[in-house]
Amino acid sequence: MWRVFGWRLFGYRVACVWVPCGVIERLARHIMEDISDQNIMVLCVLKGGYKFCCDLVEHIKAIGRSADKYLETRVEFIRLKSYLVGRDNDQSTEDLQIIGSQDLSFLRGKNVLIVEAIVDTGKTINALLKHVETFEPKMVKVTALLVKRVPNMVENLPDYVGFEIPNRFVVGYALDYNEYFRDLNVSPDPPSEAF
Ligand SMILES: O=P(O)(O)OC[C@H]1O[C@H](OP(=O)(O)OP(=O)(O)O)[C@H](O)[C@@H]1O
Repeated sequence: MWRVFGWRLFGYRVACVWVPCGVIERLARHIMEDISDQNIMVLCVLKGGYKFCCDLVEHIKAIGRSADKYLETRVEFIRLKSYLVGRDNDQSTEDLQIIGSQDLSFLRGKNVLIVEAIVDTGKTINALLKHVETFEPKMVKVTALLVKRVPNMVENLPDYVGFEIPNRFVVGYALDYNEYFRDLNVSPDPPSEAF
């Protein structure tokens, strides 16, 4: 289930994501079922992933508390850039750019959960997975809140997907359009202008 409401901006149809109630809790439950009673190293993909990551970790902790289980969660961040948004360019670039340290040796031997806001072409997550695997983690799982339904959909879907959306440019909930609109609030209540 998904909902977006949108408008036109510089000729683009931009949509604001609204996260339905229970989606993040469901993801947290599935993650807990797979990796409960273990430590988990959460790798949050910035900038777009920060809101989702924050809410997901809160749900994981809450589920753990209510089940009297403790899943030790450590959160690390990686900043990636794949889009150059300009007058003629809102596509992923071919190369993944890691901003900051590329050394992820703290992942060695750990249960890693990569938290990504959106998978569009899949280039970002595929390149990041390859990079992460070079540091020999014990296990790697990927969660994405949104996966775009596009013609050449990514082959290896994330292990835990919030929901699929149509091929629209989405903003809000930390997703941006040229750094605008990350701060748009998403409400658990249906937006008034659904389309
Ligand atoms: O599946 P792909 O086509 O590779 O695209 C997905 C990536 O694009 C966005 O990040 P962006 O590069 O815009 O950086 P940001 O999160 O800092 O806005 C998004 O947050 C994903 O990381």
